[in-house]
Amino acid sequence: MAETVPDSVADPEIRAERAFLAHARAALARMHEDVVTTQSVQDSAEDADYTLINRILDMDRQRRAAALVDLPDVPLFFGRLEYPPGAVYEDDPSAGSGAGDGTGPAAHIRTPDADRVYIGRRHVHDGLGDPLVIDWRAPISAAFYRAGPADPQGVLRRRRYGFSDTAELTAYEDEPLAAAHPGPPAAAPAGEDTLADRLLHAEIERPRTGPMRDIVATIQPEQDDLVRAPLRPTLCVQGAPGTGKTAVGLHRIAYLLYTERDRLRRDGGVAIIGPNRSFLSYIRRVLPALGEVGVRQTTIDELAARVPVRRTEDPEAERVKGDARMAEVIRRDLWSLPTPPEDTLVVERGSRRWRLPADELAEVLAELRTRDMAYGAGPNLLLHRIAHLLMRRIENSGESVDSGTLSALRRNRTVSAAVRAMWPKADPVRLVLGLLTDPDRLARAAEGILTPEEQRSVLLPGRPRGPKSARWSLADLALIDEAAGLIERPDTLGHIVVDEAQDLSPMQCRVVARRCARGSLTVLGDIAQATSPSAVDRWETLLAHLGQPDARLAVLDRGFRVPAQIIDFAARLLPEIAPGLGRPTGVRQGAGALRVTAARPDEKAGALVAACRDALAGEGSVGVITAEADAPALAERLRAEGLPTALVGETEDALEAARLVCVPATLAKGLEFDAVVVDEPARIAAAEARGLNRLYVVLTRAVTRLHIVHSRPLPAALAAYAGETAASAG
Ligand SMILES: Nc1ncnc2c1ncn2[C@@H]1O[C@H](COP(=O)(O)OP(=O)(O)OP(=O)(O)O)[C@@H](O)[C@H]1O
Repeated sequence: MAETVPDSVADPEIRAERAFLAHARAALARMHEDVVTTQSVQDSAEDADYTLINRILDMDRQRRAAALVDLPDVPLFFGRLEYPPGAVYEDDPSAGSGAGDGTGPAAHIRTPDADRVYIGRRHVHDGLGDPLVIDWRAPISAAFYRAGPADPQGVLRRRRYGFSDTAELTAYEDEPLAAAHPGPPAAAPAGEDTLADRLLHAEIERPRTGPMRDIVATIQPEQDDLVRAPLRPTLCVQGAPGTGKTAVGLHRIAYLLYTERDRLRRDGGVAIIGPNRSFLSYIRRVLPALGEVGVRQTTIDELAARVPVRRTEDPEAERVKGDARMAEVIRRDLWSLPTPPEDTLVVERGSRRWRLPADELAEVLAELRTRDMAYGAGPNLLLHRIAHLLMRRIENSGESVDSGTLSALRRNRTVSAAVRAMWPKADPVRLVLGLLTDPDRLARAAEGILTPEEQRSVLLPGRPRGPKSARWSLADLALIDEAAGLIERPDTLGHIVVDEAQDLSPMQCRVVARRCARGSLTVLGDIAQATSPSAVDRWETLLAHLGQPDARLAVLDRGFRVPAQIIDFAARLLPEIAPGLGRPTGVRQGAGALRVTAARPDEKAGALVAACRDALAGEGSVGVITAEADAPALAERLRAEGLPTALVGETEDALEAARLVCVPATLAKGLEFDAVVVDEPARIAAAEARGLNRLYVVLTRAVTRLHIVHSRPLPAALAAYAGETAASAG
């Protein structure tokens, strides 16, 4: 039966576990010391090769040293599995670092009753190389997350540990899994949580003070299945708010780097793409806490940034510019540049002239155009082909040629000029500028693809004279990236995790796809949270644009972040915003988590300030979320009321700058706060075409309490609920 031990040093079992934890910490410190003090190949070598080798070794050493830093407030292990004796360790138990006397760490993990495997954030071994703590990503650790009485996976017993805030081991609970330990299966008595549940709930409810934390001690079986899914095929996770998609994506990166590090490094590394900088700042500490420091964290806009963004796109233009048809318009425009010559090419060499007729040159050009190659590779190939044809002419005429003839012809100015005229150089920014400022040119490229209205909608405002004076939008970046990708293939990555992927336009999907030519993707998102005008409404469509039609599609629907009462409230919007999606469930109840305050218009500001004060009286972070246009004024108002308030989007570290954070609804995606105050849902819903989707995002950011303050009527689906609640309360 499940057994919980209170926090007590009198308990010999806790004393033994604490002693083992101390051994493991000492061993980790030694491992760190060993890495730091390792000599480079040859310190004083001046030889460039040695310098390079030393530099590479140094970088690797720094990475390994960073991965071995002991974080004082993070427990070194969080669980233990017991297997039958001899199932894990083959050697004689007395031969380990217990020095044969049956004491010490080795004796603790190889007992006469069981082989014990401690599971932690990283691998720790003793001075003899015997493992003390096994990395949570190792194959043997999977059973910690997945084994159960119905499928013990060879495990006799699972132990979970409770720790204090200062990472002191204070409790444990054993869960018998296989028959070797007599007793009924480890189900908690009805209505009672197991330690596993309590640890999970405590972990989720631990007040937030800064960026997101890892969840490695409490990954749930359905999440573990996704974390440990193989690199291929591409994995796509549809998950309701707070089901752990972001957490899964980050832990999956750490897992893939553990299992496929060399391959991923060879293929260009790993990147995670998030919706904006505030979000990246929020998740930035998770991977380093898991020992992974070399992962690129970026946004689509940064990936595609070739010009500064100076304009917000009109929604209709954003929709058209995000549409995959734009790829064909750009392709046509680019490939309209190569032009067959009108005249014979005449090249002088010494006293003689050599001719290539226009039709022969046109044939060469036509043949090259049929090849699957980047546009930018064309001039060189064309130059080579023309030089070759000329050389054959010279040869056939009986003149002697040698190895220098071909290179001389390739350098010949007349030949180069002909190549430039036939295959003009293309610059992605100038190409898109030309296309979006010249209606006739656009009409030629878009004929039969975009309607005349659509063509008008995508033209750039004003009359920019050059790339620098143009006022580019985010949607333009994807067009420029498309052109750039046609001209020269970009560097690719081994694996890309895309979070909040539901918001990608088809053209933005292509930005990702062309950087993942040989690699694979992890695609995370929630169709119900799609707010961009050019978002698609089915994963199958999005995956096709990402070039991953065969991806595995998985669903997460157990909400960990948001109490059930709040999820049920927000889910009332689902039939309207995502009719095909199932309703999520909340794993935590949290009665009284939801409050709705209807205020008179002249009293609303005061009610909002009061709601914020009230929320601040509790522990942890408080987010007050409002329509984007209202955010700066609200932050000012709160500051004027004496409440230190940070404004998300104003500075990158806003989430850590104050306990009370004012969040424009447009930047709330992916974030969470212990308590959330929502200002005027109707204004958030009315601010954009997919305003109800935005509201759904906003309503699902709270971990413990959600307080809605409004003076305008709530959107219909929510008004009914608020009315019911008021009626039942009355
Ligand atoms: N297994 C778990 N153990 C502990 N905490 C968890 C677990 N799974 C999720 N959480 C917590 O729940 C919260 C929500 O997780 P996360 O942000 O990954 O969800 P999400 O699906 O990406 O949400 P959204 O769609 O709203 O962005 C986070 O605080 C996360 O740490």
